[in-house]
Amino acid sequence: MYGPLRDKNYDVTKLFGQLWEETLQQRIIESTQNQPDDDRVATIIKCKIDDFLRRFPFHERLQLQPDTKDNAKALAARDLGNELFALPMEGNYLQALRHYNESISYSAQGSEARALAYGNRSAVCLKFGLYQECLENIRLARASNYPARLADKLNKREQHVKRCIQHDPPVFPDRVKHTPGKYRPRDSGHPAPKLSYEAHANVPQLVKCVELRQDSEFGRHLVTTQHLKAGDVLLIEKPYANLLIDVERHVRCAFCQNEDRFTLIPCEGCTVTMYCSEECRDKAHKQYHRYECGVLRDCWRMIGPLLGGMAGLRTVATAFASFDQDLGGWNDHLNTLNEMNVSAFRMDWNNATVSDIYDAVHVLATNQKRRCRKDLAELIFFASIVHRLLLERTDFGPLCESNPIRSKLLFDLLLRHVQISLINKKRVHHMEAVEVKDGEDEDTNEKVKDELNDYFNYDSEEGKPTHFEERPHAIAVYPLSSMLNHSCVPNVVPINLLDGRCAIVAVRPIAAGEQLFDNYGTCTIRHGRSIRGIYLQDCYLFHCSCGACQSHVECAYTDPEEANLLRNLELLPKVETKLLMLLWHMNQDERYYTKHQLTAMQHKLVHTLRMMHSFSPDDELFLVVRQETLLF
Ligand SMILES: C[S@@+](CC[C@H](N)C(=O)[O-])C[C@H]1O[C@@H](n2cnc3c(N)ncnc32)[C@H](O)[C@@H]1O
Repeated sequence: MYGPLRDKNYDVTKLFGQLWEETLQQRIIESTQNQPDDDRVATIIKCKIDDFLRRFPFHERLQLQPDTKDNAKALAARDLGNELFALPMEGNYLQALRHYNESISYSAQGSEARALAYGNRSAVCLKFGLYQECLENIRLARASNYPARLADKLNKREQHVKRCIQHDPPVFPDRVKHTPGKYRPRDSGHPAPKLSYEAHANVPQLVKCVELRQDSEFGRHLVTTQHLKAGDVLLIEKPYANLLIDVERHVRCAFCQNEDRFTLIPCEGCTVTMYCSEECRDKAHKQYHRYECGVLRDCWRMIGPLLGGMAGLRTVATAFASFDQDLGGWNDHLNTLNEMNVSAFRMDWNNATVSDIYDAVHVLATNQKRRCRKDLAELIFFASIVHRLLLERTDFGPLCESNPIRSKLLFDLLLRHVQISLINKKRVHHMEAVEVKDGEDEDTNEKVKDELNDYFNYDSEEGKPTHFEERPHAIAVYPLSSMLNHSCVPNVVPINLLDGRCAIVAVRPIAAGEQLFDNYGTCTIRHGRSIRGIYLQDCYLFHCSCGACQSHVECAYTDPEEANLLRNLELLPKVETKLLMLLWHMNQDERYYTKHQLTAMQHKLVHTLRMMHSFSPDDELFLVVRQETLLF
């Protein structure tokens, strides 16, 4: 129940696939076949889909319905939580907690259902020795109309917790300063990375030696004008739009994305969004959520493989809020915008207005002209449905009612940003302790997997190996790093910082004049050449000509000298020392990095950087919690 909101029975791309075969293909191909103008093609497809949707019962077929609070569903979720809570098996309290959070999300404001779920959550907190969190849940339960018939139980729990606080040493001493229910900036325990070289005068997020270039093979891309070393920090920027993924909705704050599962509070409008604090809830509401709240659940439900496009909805909502809801003014602005002249690299970020920053996102690549008729029609079908839902359920409705220009603008922006988000989005990662089970991750070559596990073991205090892996929790769109092209053997990597920014770091030495390459999720370690080619063509619409794709040699992964060094690194207790050793080794003058090969060193470097900057010691709590250090 609390897993992905995505529902394969109501996947919009599946429905589109059926309709394409039954009727849409013929209508669309016929009416666009002699049309050379790509913009006209999109307009014709849109007209055909509008005609079709006027009669087609898409609400019923996709089971679309307004997202409303429902105390019956809240109680059902709570019952499931209670069943798990009662089972004396490891891990069940955390599972129960997710159901209680689901219950809180479904419950109406001030309802007994909500009060009961908070009460149950206080019991989970007690199991883990989280006394302050327990008291916060008791407070929330009382504030939400906790029934008098059960008040005694809650009072006793409160007295018990207060006694524990007075007499027992805190179970998590580092959390004593943390006030549950309040936003707290997270600290990685390491100094935040800084740019390694002088910054651009007008773009203080970027080093001066990285320049934007453009050519017919690569489109816009980034090149360094000076030699770079592994570990150099080249760019640190904030995302324009940053969307928590559905499976994290009961674990993290939807605004600051902090892990705060024991004290999340719900959005009062929808059933899929929770926050760490009222502060984050208010900010999210003001900055975008009020324009997406009514449609978010349905969008997640039907999104299927278009998931990357969800950040497009967030971009439109964010931009609309920043233009003070003035669709007319926004339209005038875009009509006078010369897209060829806009560039995040040329503008003055020191004095940038919200409109300037939006413009830098507006001109990111859509690849619309490269899409085949079917793919374009699929995106127009999806954007048309979201457009209709926004008009039916949000403030966009009254604004666009009887104003076709505004309504068209909203649709055009949705289509544009869904496409931008599909090809420019980056996953936002955190590091998490995981159990590596046999048979997991089957697309990773077995030998490589064993090697990865060997290198990436971090010894926990008890001497048991703990594997930390990167896990995605959000998708984000960035104005500057969106200019990075892909290589299956990348030379830079994004490192997500706990404050929401992303740092772009060199992961091997890069010669002056070379292009900087990121990786779009398919590298030589995970996939063979043909799979990579299909994925990049399907999702990003280009043919990759990197060293690995041009070479027919199957990539060897490590050389024995590196393997030895990596094993020795594991003996070093401090992550900073590991980093220094790695960089010293990788930046030795004579070291040669082939263009078709990733090395274990590079992986280790990425992992080390992410352990330093994408991992919060606060999350150590969950290591302990997962190992079920239960007090009662
Ligand atoms: C995030 S954008 C990168 C910036 C883009 N080149 C531009 O002009 O805006 C992703 C798109 O760039 C193009 N691209 C990325 N890597 C490429 C590569 N190695 N070779 C050719 N085109 C590439 C593809 O069209 C891809 O969908």
